[in-house]
Formats: sequence, C-alpha cells, structure tokens
Amino acid sequence: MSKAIVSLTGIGKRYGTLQALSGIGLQLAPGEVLGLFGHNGAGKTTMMKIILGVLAPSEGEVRVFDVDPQSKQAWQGRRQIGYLPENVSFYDQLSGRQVLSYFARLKGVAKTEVLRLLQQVGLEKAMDRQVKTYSKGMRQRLGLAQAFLGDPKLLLLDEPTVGLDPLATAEFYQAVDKLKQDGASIILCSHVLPGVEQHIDRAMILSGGRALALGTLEELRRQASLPVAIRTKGLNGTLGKDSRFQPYMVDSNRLLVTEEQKLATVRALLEFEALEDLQLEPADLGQLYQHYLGATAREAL
Ligand SMILES: Nc1ncnc2c1ncn2[C@@H]1O[C@H](COP(=O)(O)OP(=O)(O)OP(=O)(O)O)[C@@H](O)[C@H]1O
Repeated sequence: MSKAIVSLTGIGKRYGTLQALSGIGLQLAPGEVLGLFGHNGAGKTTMMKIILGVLAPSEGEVRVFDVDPQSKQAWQGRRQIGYLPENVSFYDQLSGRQVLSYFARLKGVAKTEVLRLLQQVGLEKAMDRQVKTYSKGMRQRLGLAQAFLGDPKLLLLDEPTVGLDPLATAEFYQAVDKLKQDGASIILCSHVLPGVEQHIDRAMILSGGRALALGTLEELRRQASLPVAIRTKGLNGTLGKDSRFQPYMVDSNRLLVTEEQKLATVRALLEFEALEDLQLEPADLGQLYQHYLGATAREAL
C-alpha cells in the first residue's frame, strides 16, 4: 500500500476547557476523497486546520506528506496543498484576475494557470471586475480557483458548494472528480449531503469532536443495518394481498427489507408476470447521517 497522504493518530484538540476533537484517527490514501460531515461545532474546521498546520493538536500525531505540518520541512509541501476556507474573503478592491495572480505568485504557479482556472470556474467574463461586485457564488468560485492553483496533491475544501447554484455545484464536482483522477487526495467538508455521495470514497461523521463513523458508504450501511427500499411498478395492489410481503410494505408499491432479506424478496417479486420494473434504494448518506447522530442521542438518554 502506498503511504498515506494524511495520517492522524489519536488526535485531540482543546480550546481552554472545551474538548473540540478527541481520538481522531485517519489514513487518507493518494487519490482518495473523504467526505467529512457533522453539525455546526462538530470539529470539522478544527480538523482541517490541524492538517494544514495552522493549529497544533493537544494530543496525538499528525503527518501530512509524511512530515509534521507544523515543522519547517512542511513548507516544502505547502505548494502541494489547496485550501478553501469556509468563509472565503478576498481583497475586495482587486479584480478576480489580480487576486488569483497574487495567489499564483505566492505559490510559484505560472501565470498561464490563472487564465485556465478562471475559465474552468466560469469567471473569465468577470475576471477584470473588482471582487466587491461579485455575487456570493462568484466569490466561492474564485475561492475554488485559488484552491485548485498548482494542481494540488491534497485539497481541503470547507463547505465548497455553499452559495453555488445547481449547475455550478455540478461543475464543481466535475472539477473534483478530475483532480481525483489525476491522483489528488481530497477532504471535503459539507453540511449539504445530497449529491455528495457519488464523489466520495469514504465518509467520516463527526459529532462533539468524535468520529461516530468512518468508512465507505457500503461499510456504513452494513454497520448500521439500515433497511433497503424496493420499489415496484405494475403490481397494482397484488403485494398487499400476499402474506409474504405484507409485513414489509410501506405503501402499495414499496417494501422495506433488511440487507439479508433483499435477494430472496427480489427473487419472489420476479415471479410476478405483471412486474414492469423494480428499483433497489439503499440508505442514502442523509439516512446514514441521521442514523449515526441518532445513535449518540439515544446513548445520551
Ligand atoms: N479558536 C477557538 N477558541 C475557542 N473555541 C473554538 C475555537 N475554534 C473553534 N472553537 C469551538 O470548537 C468547536 C469545534 O469548532 P469547529 O469550527 O471546528 O466546528 P465545525 O464542525 O467546523 O463547525 P461549523 O460547521 O459551524 O464550521 C466548537 O464548539 C467551536 O465553538
């Protein structure tokens, strides 16, 4: 196995008496995309800042590109890291092109990259306007261009799709997929769950500074034993009259079964001549998120 790009072992962080992170462990592989999810105050930004070397952990060990991000050697690796902060702000008096040129110089990136990235995020027409005239979505896209400068090998994106319309969000995920294909590792932290799942390899769910879950969505589904929905078409009330299906029906065309019952149920449904279509709907990220957060709430009772 190739070496982890980010390695966190037993990470804890205290702000005074507040324990913002506890016992966090993570090995992020090259080319892997991790979705980091949690409510406000769960510790997502703190974790990103520790990876960036902006904050030192109170406990545990951090390695990024196999060095301590707070050490002098880490400066070498900084160019390989792209970061989009949650509340992105720029020098409002400068134009988008000037802002990006400034960051390009800081990162030692060629000027030609600036134009390419401004085009990629759809800001080429507005690039010579002052940033103060930009909408929230445009600022966010400028932030993304800044994070993508220099083809980073590690990208940390804090709420990247906030303020983006659906089209811009789709384009953003295309850019993420492309960077991943080129081998970049990405940590994507978001409150917005729909649409994220097909772009991540693993998810970490944080609550109160602890990782409640870490794994692929399939692993989390198995761990959570959430039911699978089976949607049928064409059976027109037949299922309701069949005692094999009655206990699992949520409406006349939909059944909720466990992962273990899934195959046998599908086989039984295929015996109906009238069946026109059948869809399997495993628990989505939103349901998994609710499940894991609900579990901590239940434990606290
Ligand atoms: N500099 C600080 N001093 C004191 N407490 C802090 C500081 N930064 C963060 N905290 C607290 O640490 C906890 C975790 O904050 P953090 O910003 O990491 O959460 P988050 O998951 O990123 O939240 P959000 O989604 O709102 O950005 C919160 O309770 C927050 O109030």
